[in-house]
Amino acid sequence: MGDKNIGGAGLRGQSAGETKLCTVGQSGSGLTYCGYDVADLAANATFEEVAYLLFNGELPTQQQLDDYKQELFALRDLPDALKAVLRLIPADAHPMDVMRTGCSFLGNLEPEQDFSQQVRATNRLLAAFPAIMCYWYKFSHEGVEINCQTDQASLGGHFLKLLNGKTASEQHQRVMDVSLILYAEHEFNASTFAARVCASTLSDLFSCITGAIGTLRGPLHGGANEAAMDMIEKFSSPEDAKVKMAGMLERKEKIMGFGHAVYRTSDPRNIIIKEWSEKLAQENGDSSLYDISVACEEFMWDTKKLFCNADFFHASTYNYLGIPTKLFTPIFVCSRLTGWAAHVMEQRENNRIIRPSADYTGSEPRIVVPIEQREQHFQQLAMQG
Ligand SMILES: CC(=O)SCCNC(=O)CCNC(=O)[C@H](O)C(C)(C)COP(=O)(O)OP(=O)(O)OC[C@H]1O[C@@H](n2cnc3c(N)ncnc32)[C@H](O)[C@@H]1OP(=O)(O)O
Ligand SMILES: O=C([O-])CC(=O)C(=O)O
Repeated sequence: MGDKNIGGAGLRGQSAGETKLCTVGQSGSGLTYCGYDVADLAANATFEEVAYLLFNGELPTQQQLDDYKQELFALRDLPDALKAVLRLIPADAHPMDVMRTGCSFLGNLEPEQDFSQQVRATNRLLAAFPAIMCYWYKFSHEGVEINCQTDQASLGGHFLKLLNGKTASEQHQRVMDVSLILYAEHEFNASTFAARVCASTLSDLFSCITGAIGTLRGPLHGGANEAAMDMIEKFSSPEDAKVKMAGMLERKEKIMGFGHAVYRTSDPRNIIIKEWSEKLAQENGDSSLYDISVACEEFMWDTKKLFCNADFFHASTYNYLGIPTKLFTPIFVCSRLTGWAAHVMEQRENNRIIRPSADYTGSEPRIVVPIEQREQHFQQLAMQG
């Protein structure tokens, strides 16, 4: 691909505000949260430490982390009224719609009355999202009403136990943790920008997050991890993948999980999640999904110079963890909530309503023709060409 056309469509390359939270692609391909390289955080921190960092600007001490995890632990269960709503949502609903409704409904039950409650409201959503997803999934798909509390200390471990009914291995918990770290924050991506636009009107946190979930849902954004899985499971071998992808490119189809609006040659999250996918493939004893994914990566680079973004190897990774494909994008929500909420708080600190301008491309000024004369008027216009 050549250089990006900055400006114009999609506001690409234009600064739309300031942030202390994140840099994307500043030194070519890097990603930092509050000054820390994401690779450093993925290797040496947990998701709760990263959440704390995004909300407080500093990593926690051990005592601060213990207190924070304790606070989240106490906020995990769902109110009965929310469970009743989740039971009404059919099995064929899109799980992102479930997350959107769960978030919005919780905002009815426990509204953010004023901005002094923003931290509590954020922690409540962070703690409750895994249960919102798994309670609905288990009830609608298996007829099982799960207990929304577990004994797991981490949110990643809590999610895996809610889903599988048993404590996940240390390796699986660590993969979940790393995945949540990688997805946590990404500057002015579409869903975060949607949250900030909503926040700029001085709306409440639940509205900001509900809008962000709807924005993340699309296949050009968070929905790409699910779409990538749907694609790679149709390939029977690395060779088959290359043949079928060539066909897709010929038909001008987008290949989900590839390309990026900001990065030019690689997404720094890919190498990290790819390594975990490989480890899980070895553990699994069947590496075919990983091998197919690697073939896709090679093919796209060789033919289009397009690289895997954060979503592509998340597909095989989550599959190896035994997570149903339809829950892939909701997991992204559980993580990105941290970035969204941190941006909402930052927007509120120095707010001005976000209201850009548009270049007008419509009609010249004209007058309203009375309705009884309009048919004739339109015919005359058509005759004039
Ligand atoms: C966590 C995340 O949200 S990461 C993004 C997840 N989304 C996806 O994986 C969806 C697939 N990818 C895409 O659709 C795009 O790459 C986006 C939406 C991520 C970025 O969009 P843009 O910034 O407009 O892409 P960009 O300007 O780099 O596109 C350049 C060219 O490459 C093509 N291209 C980009 N990505 C792809 C792709 N995945 N498959 C096929 N072609 C692609 C574009 O169609 C464009 O071609 P054109 O000039 O002939 O129209
Ligand atoms: O920044 C973007 O445009 C999309 C992305 O990778 C993310 O939100 O993680």
